[in-house]
Amino acid sequence: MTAQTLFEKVWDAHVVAPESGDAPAILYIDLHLVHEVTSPQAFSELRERGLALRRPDRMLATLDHSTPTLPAIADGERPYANAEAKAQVAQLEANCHEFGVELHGWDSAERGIVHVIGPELGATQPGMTIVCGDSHTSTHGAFGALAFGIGTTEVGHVMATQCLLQRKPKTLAIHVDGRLERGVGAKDLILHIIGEIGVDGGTGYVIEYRGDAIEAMSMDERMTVCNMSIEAGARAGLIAPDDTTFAWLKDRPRTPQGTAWDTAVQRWRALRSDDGARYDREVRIDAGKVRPTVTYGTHPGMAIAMDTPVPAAHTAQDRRALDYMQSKPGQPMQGTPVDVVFVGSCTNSRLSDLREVARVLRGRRIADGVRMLVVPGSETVRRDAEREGLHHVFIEAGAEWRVPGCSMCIAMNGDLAQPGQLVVSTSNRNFEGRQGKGARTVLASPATAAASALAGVIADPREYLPQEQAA
Ligand SMILES: CC(C)[C@H](C(=O)O)[C@@H](O)C(=O)O
Ligand code: SF4
Repeated sequence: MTAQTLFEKVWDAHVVAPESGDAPAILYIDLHLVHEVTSPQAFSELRERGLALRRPDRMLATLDHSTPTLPAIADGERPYANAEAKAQVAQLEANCHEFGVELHGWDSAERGIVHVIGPELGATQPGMTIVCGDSHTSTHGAFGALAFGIGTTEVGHVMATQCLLQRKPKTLAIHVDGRLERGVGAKDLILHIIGEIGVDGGTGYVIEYRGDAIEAMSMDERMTVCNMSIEAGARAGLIAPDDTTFAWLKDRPRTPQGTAWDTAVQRWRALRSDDGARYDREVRIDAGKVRPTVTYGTHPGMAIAMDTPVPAAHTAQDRRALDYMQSKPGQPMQGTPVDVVFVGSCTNSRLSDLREVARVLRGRRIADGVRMLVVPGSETVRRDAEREGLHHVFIEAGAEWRVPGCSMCIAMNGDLAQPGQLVVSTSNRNFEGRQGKGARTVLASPATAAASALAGVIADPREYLPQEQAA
Protein backbone atom coordinates (compact mmCIF):
# COMPACT_ATOMS: atom_id res chain seq x y z
CA MET A 1 0.00 0.00 0.00
CA THR A 2 1.25 3.48 -0.73
CA ALA A 3 2.27 5.64 2.19
CA GLN A 4 -0.51 8.05 3.18
CA THR A 5 -0.67 11.31 5.07
CA LEU A 6 -2.95 11.72 8.08
CA PHE A 7 -5.26 13.91 6.01
CA GLU A 8 -5.55 11.29 3.25
CA LYS A 9 -6.45 8.62 5.79
CA VAL A 10 -9.27 10.68 7.27
CA TRP A 11 -10.45 11.83 3.85
CA ASP A 12 -10.52 8.32 2.36
CA ALA A 13 -12.44 6.95 5.33
CA HIS A 14 -15.24 9.48 4.69
CA VAL A 15 -15.59 9.56 0.91
CA VAL A 16 -19.07 8.41 -0.09
CA ALA A 17 -18.39 9.14 -3.77
CA PRO A 18 -14.99 10.30 -5.10
CA GLU A 19 -14.41 13.36 -7.25
CA SER A 20 -15.08 12.68 -10.90
CA GLY A 21 -14.58 15.21 -13.63
CA ASP A 22 -16.27 18.42 -12.60
CA ALA A 23 -18.14 16.84 -9.74
CA PRO A 24 -16.68 17.28 -6.26
CA ALA A 25 -16.42 14.37 -3.86
CA ILE A 26 -19.26 13.57 -1.47
CA LEU A 27 -17.91 13.46 2.05
CA TYR A 28 -19.65 12.00 5.10
CA ILE A 29 -19.69 14.29 8.13
CA ASP A 30 -19.36 12.84 11.63
CA LEU A 31 -20.04 15.95 13.68
CA HIS A 32 -21.91 19.14 12.86
CA LEU A 33 -21.45 22.03 15.29
CA VAL A 34 -23.96 24.85 15.29
CA HIS A 35 -24.16 28.39 16.65
CA GLU A 36 -26.72 31.16 16.42
CA VAL A 37 -25.17 33.24 13.63
CA THR A 38 -24.93 30.86 10.67
CA SER A 39 -27.78 28.43 11.34
CA PRO A 40 -31.11 30.34 11.15
CA GLN A 41 -31.37 30.36 7.35
CA ALA A 42 -30.49 26.68 7.14
CA PHE A 43 -33.18 25.72 9.62
CA SER A 44 -35.70 27.90 7.75
CA GLU A 45 -34.83 26.24 4.48
CA LEU A 46 -35.34 22.80 6.01
CA ARG A 47 -38.69 23.88 7.38
CA GLU A 48 -39.82 25.37 4.06
CA ARG A 49 -38.90 22.21 2.18
CA GLY A 50 -40.42 19.91 4.77
CA LEU A 51 -37.10 18.17 5.40
CA ALA A 52 -35.99 16.57 8.65
CA LEU A 53 -32.47 16.53 10.06
CA ARG A 54 -30.62 13.47 8.78
CA ARG A 55 -28.69 12.85 12.01
CA PRO A 56 -29.66 15.19 14.86
CA ASP A 57 -27.58 12.96 17.15
CA ARG A 58 -24.48 14.12 15.27
CA MET A 59 -25.19 17.77 15.92
CA LEU A 60 -24.26 19.94 18.85
CA ALA A 61 -25.37 23.55 19.28
CA THR A 62 -24.32 26.39 21.54
CA LEU A 63 -24.87 30.11 22.08
CA ASP A 64 -21.68 32.14 21.84
CA HIS A 65 -21.44 35.03 19.35
CA SER A 66 -24.36 37.25 20.33
CA THR A 67 -24.46 36.45 24.01
CA PRO A 68 -23.80 39.13 26.60
CA THR A 69 -20.84 38.46 28.89
CA LEU A 70 -22.34 40.38 31.79
CA PRO A 71 -24.45 38.22 34.09
CA ALA A 72 -28.25 38.16 33.93
CA ILE A 73 -30.09 41.10 35.40
CA ALA A 74 -33.17 40.52 37.56
CA ASP A 75 -35.59 37.71 36.55
CA GLY A 76 -32.96 36.03 34.37
CA GLU A 77 -33.23 38.85 31.80
CA ARG A 78 -29.94 39.02 29.82
CA PRO A 79 -28.32 42.36 28.93
CA TYR A 80 -28.35 41.84 25.13
CA ALA A 81 -26.59 44.44 23.00
CA ASN A 82 -29.63 44.87 20.77
CA ALA A 83 -32.86 43.27 19.60
CA GLU A 84 -31.11 41.35 16.78
CA ALA A 85 -28.75 39.60 19.18
CA LYS A 86 -31.63 38.65 21.43
CA ALA A 87 -33.71 37.40 18.49
CA GLN A 88 -30.82 35.35 17.13
CA VAL A 89 -30.43 33.53 20.43
CA ALA A 90 -34.18 32.96 20.78
CA GLN A 91 -34.25 31.60 17.21
CA LEU A 92 -31.56 29.01 17.90
CA GLU A 93 -33.32 27.97 21.08
CA ALA A 94 -36.57 27.49 19.15
CA ASN A 95 -34.87 25.69 16.23
CA CYS A 96 -33.02 23.23 18.46
CA HIS A 97 -36.20 22.51 20.37
CA GLU A 98 -38.23 21.96 17.21
CA PHE A 99 -35.62 19.80 15.42
CA GLY A 100 -34.35 17.89 18.45
CA VAL A 101 -30.77 19.17 18.56
CA GLU A 102 -28.73 19.14 21.78
CA LEU A 103 -28.27 22.80 22.68
CA HIS A 104 -25.93 24.16 25.29
CA GLY A 105 -27.98 27.22 26.06
CA TRP A 106 -28.23 29.54 29.04
CA ASP A 107 -29.25 26.74 31.37
CA SER A 108 -26.32 24.50 30.42
CA ALA A 109 -23.35 24.11 32.77
CA GLU A 110 -21.22 23.56 29.65
CA ARG A 111 -22.23 26.43 27.37
CA GLY A 112 -19.38 28.25 25.69
CA ILE A 113 -17.65 29.08 22.44
CA VAL A 114 -18.40 26.29 19.98
CA HIS A 115 -14.72 25.46 19.42
CA VAL A 116 -14.05 25.28 23.13
CA ILE A 117 -16.98 23.08 24.12
CA GLY A 118 -16.75 20.54 21.26
CA PRO A 119 -13.44 19.19 22.61
CA GLU A 120 -14.45 19.65 26.26
CA LEU A 121 -17.49 17.45 25.79
CA GLY A 122 -15.42 14.86 23.93
CA ALA A 123 -17.63 15.40 20.88
CA THR A 124 -14.45 16.19 18.94
CA GLN A 125 -12.55 12.96 18.35
CA PRO A 126 -9.56 11.83 16.26
CA GLY A 127 -10.28 10.75 12.69
CA MET A 128 -13.65 12.50 12.51
CA THR A 129 -14.88 14.87 9.86
CA ILE A 130 -16.21 17.94 11.67
CA VAL A 131 -17.92 20.98 10.18
CA CYS A 132 -19.52 24.15 11.48
CA GLY A 133 -20.76 27.32 9.85
CA ASP A 134 -17.69 29.01 11.28
CA SER A 135 -14.20 29.50 9.94
CA HIS A 136 -12.36 28.60 13.14
CA THR A 137 -13.65 25.04 13.03
CA SER A 138 -10.03 24.26 12.15
CA THR A 139 -9.43 24.30 15.94
CA HIS A 140 -10.71 20.72 16.21
CA GLY A 141 -7.90 19.55 13.93
CA ALA A 142 -5.72 19.55 17.05
CA PHE A 143 -7.26 16.14 17.78
CA GLY A 144 -6.44 14.64 14.39
CA ALA A 145 -9.89 15.40 13.00
CA LEU A 146 -10.51 16.87 9.56
CA ALA A 147 -12.39 19.96 10.66
CA PHE A 148 -13.35 22.98 8.59
CA GLY A 149 -15.77 25.85 8.27
CA ILE A 150 -18.68 25.80 5.82
CA GLY A 151 -21.14 28.39 4.51
CA THR A 152 -24.78 28.68 5.54
CA THR A 153 -26.02 26.89 2.39
CA GLU A 154 -23.72 24.00 3.19
CA VAL A 155 -24.97 24.00 6.77
CA GLY A 156 -28.37 23.20 5.25
CA HIS A 157 -26.89 20.44 3.07
CA VAL A 158 -25.26 18.76 6.06
CA MET A 159 -28.44 19.08 8.09
CA ALA A 160 -30.48 17.37 5.38
CA THR A 161 -27.99 14.74 4.18
CA GLN A 162 -25.12 14.50 6.72
CA CYS A 163 -22.89 14.86 3.65
CA LEU A 164 -21.01 17.64 1.94
CA LEU A 165 -19.70 18.27 -1.56
CA GLN A 166 -15.96 18.89 -1.37
CA ARG A 167 -12.94 19.21 -3.62
CA LYS A 168 -9.96 17.37 -2.27
CA PRO A 169 -7.43 19.90 -0.95
CA LYS A 170 -3.67 19.59 -1.28
CA THR A 171 -1.42 18.84 1.67
CA LEU A 172 1.09 21.15 3.35
CA ALA A 173 3.38 19.88 6.10
CA ILE A 174 4.66 22.48 8.55
CA HIS A 175 7.52 20.95 10.53
CA VAL A 176 8.24 22.83 13.73
CA ASP A 177 11.58 21.65 15.03
CA GLY A 178 13.30 22.52 18.30
CA ARG A 179 11.81 24.10 21.41
CA LEU A 180 9.90 27.26 22.21
CA GLU A 181 11.72 29.52 24.65
CA ARG A 182 10.40 30.61 28.03
CA GLY A 183 7.64 33.19 27.66
CA VAL A 184 7.05 32.21 24.03
CA GLY A 185 3.89 30.22 23.43
CA ALA A 186 1.71 28.53 20.86
CA LYS A 187 0.16 31.88 19.89
CA ASP A 188 3.55 33.42 19.16
CA LEU A 189 4.38 30.36 17.07
CA ILE A 190 1.26 30.48 14.93
CA LEU A 191 1.53 34.25 14.42
CA HIS A 192 5.16 33.69 13.43
CA ILE A 193 4.15 30.92 10.99
CA ILE A 194 1.47 33.09 9.35
CA GLY A 195 3.96 35.96 9.22
CA GLU A 196 6.34 33.62 7.37
CA ILE A 197 3.97 31.91 4.92
CA GLY A 198 1.47 34.77 4.56
CA VAL A 199 -2.32 34.96 4.82
CA ASP A 200 -2.63 33.02 1.56
CA GLY A 201 0.29 30.67 2.25
CA GLY A 202 -2.12 27.87 3.08
CA THR A 203 -4.71 28.53 0.36
CA GLY A 204 -5.87 25.28 -1.23
CA TYR A 205 -4.13 23.18 1.41
CA VAL A 206 -4.82 21.26 4.55
CA ILE A 207 -1.92 21.86 6.91
CA GLU A 208 -0.42 19.12 9.03
CA TYR A 209 1.65 20.52 11.91
CA ARG A 210 4.43 18.15 12.92
CA GLY A 211 7.80 18.03 14.63
CA ASP A 212 9.24 18.09 18.17
CA ALA A 213 7.77 21.42 19.17
CA ILE A 214 4.25 20.30 18.22
CA GLU A 215 4.59 16.93 19.92
CA ALA A 216 5.72 18.67 23.11
CA MET A 217 2.57 20.83 23.18
CA SER A 218 -0.45 20.40 25.41
CA MET A 219 -3.87 20.02 23.76
CA ASP A 220 -4.70 23.64 24.61
CA GLU A 221 -1.61 24.80 22.76
CA ARG A 222 -2.31 22.54 19.79
CA MET A 223 -5.82 24.00 19.58
CA THR A 224 -4.37 27.52 19.52
CA VAL A 225 -2.15 26.57 16.59
CA CYS A 226 -4.84 24.75 14.59
CA ASN A 227 -7.37 27.50 15.32
CA MET A 228 -5.47 30.01 13.22
CA SER A 229 -4.84 27.72 10.21
CA ILE A 230 -7.69 29.50 8.48
CA GLU A 231 -5.85 32.82 8.94
CA ALA A 232 -3.14 31.39 6.67
CA GLY A 233 -5.89 30.63 4.15
CA ALA A 234 -5.80 26.86 4.78
CA ARG A 235 -8.90 24.70 4.51
CA ALA A 236 -7.99 23.00 7.77
CA GLY A 237 -5.05 22.27 10.04
CA LEU A 238 -4.41 19.05 11.86
CA ILE A 239 -2.04 17.27 14.22
CA ALA A 240 -1.64 13.51 14.59
CA PRO A 241 -3.26 12.27 17.80
CA ASP A 242 -0.92 10.79 20.42
CA ASP A 243 -0.87 9.91 24.12
CA THR A 244 -1.34 13.58 25.01
CA THR A 245 -4.54 13.58 22.94
CA PHE A 246 -5.87 10.33 24.39
CA ALA A 247 -5.15 11.33 27.99
CA TRP A 248 -6.96 14.64 27.44
CA LEU A 249 -10.03 12.98 25.89
CA LYS A 250 -10.43 10.09 28.32
CA ASP A 251 -13.71 10.06 30.29
CA ARG A 252 -15.23 13.11 28.61
CA PRO A 253 -19.06 12.98 28.33
CA ARG A 254 -19.16 11.98 24.64
CA THR A 255 -16.05 9.80 24.34
CA PRO A 256 -16.38 6.01 24.24
CA GLN A 257 -16.17 4.32 27.64
CA GLY A 258 -14.81 0.98 28.92
CA THR A 259 -13.61 -1.48 26.30
CA ALA A 260 -15.00 0.76 23.55
CA TRP A 261 -12.44 3.34 24.67
CA ASP A 262 -9.56 0.86 24.28
CA THR A 263 -10.78 -0.11 20.82
CA ALA A 264 -11.07 3.54 19.83
CA VAL A 265 -7.55 4.37 21.03
CA GLN A 266 -6.18 1.41 19.10
CA ARG A 267 -7.88 2.70 15.96
CA TRP A 268 -6.76 6.27 16.60
CA ARG A 269 -3.11 5.24 16.91
CA ALA A 270 -3.10 4.49 13.18
CA LEU A 271 -4.01 8.11 12.48
CA ARG A 272 -0.57 9.44 11.62
CA SER A 273 1.21 10.09 8.37
CA ASP A 274 3.11 7.01 7.22
CA ASP A 275 6.87 7.16 6.77
CA GLY A 276 7.51 8.24 3.23
CA ALA A 277 4.08 9.85 2.80
CA ARG A 278 4.29 12.74 0.35
CA TYR A 279 2.96 16.25 0.89
CA ASP A 280 2.32 18.72 -1.90
CA ARG A 281 4.41 21.28 -0.05
CA GLU A 282 6.62 21.33 3.07
CA VAL A 283 7.79 24.21 5.26
CA ARG A 284 10.28 24.09 8.15
CA ILE A 285 10.09 26.40 11.14
CA ASP A 286 12.72 26.66 13.89
CA ALA A 287 10.82 26.98 17.18
CA GLY A 288 13.92 28.31 18.96
CA LYS A 289 13.86 31.42 16.76
CA VAL A 290 10.30 32.44 17.66
CA ARG A 291 10.07 35.49 19.94
CA PRO A 292 7.01 37.17 21.50
CA THR A 293 5.12 38.04 18.32
CA VAL A 294 2.40 40.61 17.64
CA THR A 295 0.60 42.02 14.62
CA TYR A 296 1.20 45.54 13.35
CA GLY A 297 -1.32 45.69 10.49
CA THR A 298 -4.87 44.66 9.66
CA HIS A 299 -4.50 40.98 8.85
CA PRO A 300 -2.83 38.20 10.85
CA GLY A 301 0.00 37.84 8.32
CA MET A 302 1.28 41.28 9.31
CA ALA A 303 3.05 39.78 12.31
CA ILE A 304 6.54 40.38 13.68
CA ALA A 305 8.55 39.88 16.86
CA MET A 306 7.50 42.81 19.06
CA ASP A 307 11.05 44.15 19.30
CA THR A 308 11.63 44.19 15.52
CA PRO A 309 10.96 47.32 13.47
CA VAL A 310 7.64 47.51 11.59
CA PRO A 311 8.48 46.97 7.91
CA ALA A 312 7.93 49.70 5.35
CA ALA A 313 4.72 49.51 3.31
CA HIS A 314 5.25 48.53 -0.31
CA THR A 315 1.66 48.42 -1.53
CA ALA A 316 -1.29 50.78 -1.20
CA GLN A 317 -2.99 48.11 0.89
CA ASP A 318 -0.07 47.91 3.32
CA ARG A 319 0.03 51.71 3.57
CA ARG A 320 -3.64 51.77 4.43
CA ALA A 321 -3.10 49.08 7.06
CA LEU A 322 -0.24 51.00 8.70
CA ASP A 323 -2.24 54.24 8.60
CA TYR A 324 -5.26 52.59 10.18
CA MET A 325 -3.13 51.02 12.90
CA GLN A 326 -0.96 54.14 13.28
CA SER A 327 2.01 51.76 13.15
CA LYS A 328 5.31 53.45 12.28
CA PRO A 329 7.69 51.76 9.85
CA GLY A 330 11.13 51.43 11.40
CA GLN A 331 9.78 51.39 14.96
CA PRO A 332 9.00 48.26 16.97
CA MET A 333 5.48 47.57 18.28
CA GLN A 334 6.89 47.10 21.77
CA GLY A 335 6.22 50.29 23.75
CA THR A 336 3.06 51.26 21.83
CA PRO A 337 0.43 52.69 24.25
CA VAL A 338 -2.49 50.35 24.97
CA ASP A 339 -6.12 51.26 25.79
CA VAL A 340 -7.82 47.89 26.08
CA VAL A 341 -6.65 44.35 26.71
CA PHE A 342 -8.88 41.45 25.72
CA VAL A 343 -8.18 37.92 26.92
CA GLY A 344 -10.56 35.44 25.34
CA SER A 345 -11.81 33.89 22.05
CA CYS A 346 -11.57 30.35 20.70
CA THR A 347 -7.84 30.94 20.20
CA ASN A 348 -6.89 31.67 23.82
CA SER A 349 -9.66 31.35 26.40
CA ARG A 350 -8.93 27.95 27.87
CA LEU A 351 -7.78 27.23 31.41
CA SER A 352 -4.06 27.19 30.59
CA ASP A 353 -4.38 30.58 28.89
CA LEU A 354 -6.04 32.05 31.97
CA ARG A 355 -3.38 30.49 34.21
CA GLU A 356 -0.70 32.13 32.09
CA VAL A 357 -2.42 35.51 32.40
CA ALA A 358 -2.76 35.03 36.17
CA ARG A 359 0.95 34.14 36.46
CA VAL A 360 1.81 37.52 35.00
CA LEU A 361 -0.86 39.54 36.84
CA ARG A 362 -0.65 37.98 40.31
CA GLY A 363 -0.14 40.60 42.98
CA ARG A 364 0.05 43.46 40.49
CA ARG A 365 -2.30 46.17 39.16
CA ILE A 366 -2.97 46.92 35.52
CA ALA A 367 -1.89 50.38 34.36
CA ASP A 368 -4.15 53.38 34.98
CA GLY A 369 -6.47 54.04 32.06
CA VAL A 370 -6.24 50.50 30.68
CA ARG A 371 -9.42 48.47 30.50
CA MET A 372 -8.96 44.72 30.65
CA LEU A 373 -11.57 42.05 29.93
CA VAL A 374 -11.02 38.38 30.73
CA VAL A 375 -13.66 36.18 29.12
CA PRO A 376 -13.45 32.41 29.67
CA GLY A 377 -14.20 30.21 26.66
CA SER A 378 -16.82 28.14 28.42
CA GLU A 379 -18.70 27.60 31.63
CA THR A 380 -16.36 24.69 32.30
CA VAL A 381 -13.33 26.95 31.97
CA ARG A 382 -15.05 29.54 34.15
CA ARG A 383 -15.74 26.99 36.89
CA ASP A 384 -12.24 25.53 36.78
CA ALA A 385 -10.67 29.00 36.85
CA GLU A 386 -12.79 30.09 39.78
CA ARG A 387 -11.99 26.89 41.65
CA GLU A 388 -8.33 27.89 41.39
CA GLY A 389 -9.11 31.45 42.41
CA LEU A 390 -7.86 32.90 39.12
CA HIS A 391 -10.81 35.30 38.98
CA HIS A 392 -9.58 36.89 42.23
CA VAL A 393 -6.20 37.51 40.62
CA PHE A 394 -7.87 39.20 37.63
CA ILE A 395 -10.27 41.29 39.66
CA GLU A 396 -7.60 42.37 42.16
CA ALA A 397 -5.41 43.40 39.24
CA GLY A 398 -8.24 45.62 37.98
CA ALA A 399 -9.57 43.44 35.16
CA GLU A 400 -13.21 42.51 34.48
CA TRP A 401 -14.11 38.82 34.81
CA ARG A 402 -16.96 37.89 32.50
CA VAL A 403 -19.37 35.15 31.48
CA PRO A 404 -18.28 32.95 28.50
CA GLY A 405 -18.78 33.93 24.85
CA CYS A 406 -16.99 35.29 21.78
CA SER A 407 -17.21 38.78 23.26
CA MET A 408 -14.75 41.36 21.98
CA CYS A 409 -13.20 38.91 19.52
CA ILE A 410 -15.93 39.97 17.09
CA ALA A 411 -17.78 42.60 19.14
CA MET A 412 -21.25 41.37 18.16
CA ASN A 413 -22.50 41.23 21.72
CA GLY A 414 -21.83 44.79 22.81
CA ASP A 415 -18.31 44.22 24.16
CA LEU A 416 -16.36 46.61 21.99
CA ALA A 417 -13.58 49.16 21.86
CA GLN A 418 -14.04 52.83 20.95
CA PRO A 419 -12.81 54.39 17.69
CA GLY A 420 -9.03 54.81 17.72
CA GLN A 421 -8.49 52.70 20.81
CA LEU A 422 -5.69 50.16 20.64
CA VAL A 423 -6.64 46.66 21.82
CA VAL A 424 -4.07 44.02 22.62
CA SER A 425 -6.13 40.93 21.96
CA THR A 426 -5.60 37.19 22.33
CA SER A 427 -8.10 36.56 19.51
CA ASN A 428 -7.32 35.64 15.91
CA ARG A 429 -8.47 38.46 13.63
CA ASN A 430 -7.22 42.03 13.47
CA PHE A 431 -9.34 43.25 10.55
CA GLU A 432 -10.41 46.90 10.42
CA GLY A 433 -13.27 47.49 12.80
CA ARG A 434 -13.35 43.90 14.03
CA GLN A 435 -13.44 44.95 17.69
CA GLY A 436 -15.50 48.09 17.16
CA LYS A 437 -15.62 50.78 14.50
CA GLY A 438 -12.21 52.41 14.19
CA ALA A 439 -10.72 50.19 16.92
CA ARG A 440 -7.17 48.98 16.33
CA THR A 441 -6.35 45.35 17.12
CA VAL A 442 -2.94 43.94 17.96
CA LEU A 443 -3.01 40.14 18.15
CA ALA A 444 -0.84 38.68 20.88
CA SER A 445 -0.36 35.76 23.28
CA PRO A 446 -2.09 35.69 26.69
CA ALA A 447 1.25 36.38 28.40
CA THR A 448 1.91 39.40 26.17
CA ALA A 449 -1.65 40.65 26.70
CA ALA A 450 -1.21 40.46 30.48
CA ALA A 451 2.22 42.10 30.44
CA SER A 452 0.88 44.89 28.23
CA ALA A 453 -2.03 45.49 30.60
CA LEU A 454 0.44 45.99 33.45
CA ALA A 455 2.82 48.19 31.49
CA GLY A 456 0.14 50.22 29.67
CA VAL A 457 2.20 49.70 26.53
CA ILE A 458 2.92 46.60 24.44
CA ALA A 459 5.36 44.75 26.66
CA ASP A 460 7.55 41.65 26.64
CA PRO A 461 6.05 39.02 28.97
CA ARG A 462 9.48 37.65 29.76
CA GLU A 463 10.05 40.73 31.92
CA TYR A 464 6.97 39.95 34.00
CA LEU A 465 6.89 36.18 34.35
CA PRO A 466 7.89 35.03 37.83
CA GLN A 467 11.42 33.71 38.20
CA GLU A 468 10.46 30.07 38.80
CA GLN A 469 9.37 30.15 35.17
CA ALA A 470 12.98 30.48 34.09
CA ALA A 471 14.03 27.45 32.08
C1 LIG B 1 -19.78 34.67 12.75
C2 LIG B 1 -18.95 33.61 12.10
C3 LIG B 1 -19.58 33.20 10.83
C4 LIG B 1 -17.51 34.02 11.95
C5 LIG B 1 -16.63 32.95 11.30
O1 LIG B 1 -16.99 32.23 10.39
O2 LIG B 1 -15.52 32.75 11.69
C6 LIG B 1 -16.89 34.38 13.29
O3 LIG B 1 -16.87 33.33 14.17
C7 LIG B 1 -15.51 34.95 13.11
O4 LIG B 1 -14.62 34.58 13.85
O5 LIG B 1 -15.32 35.80 12.23
S1 SF4 C 1 -14.31 33.49 19.45
FE1 SF4 C 1 -14.03 34.82 17.71
S2 SF4 C 1 -13.02 33.58 16.18
FE2 SF4 C 1 -13.86 32.21 17.68
S3 SF4 C 1 -15.85 31.62 16.87
FE3 SF4 C 1 -16.17 33.39 18.22
S4 SF4 C 1 -16.06 35.17 16.88
FE4 SF4 C 1 -15.21 33.45 15.73
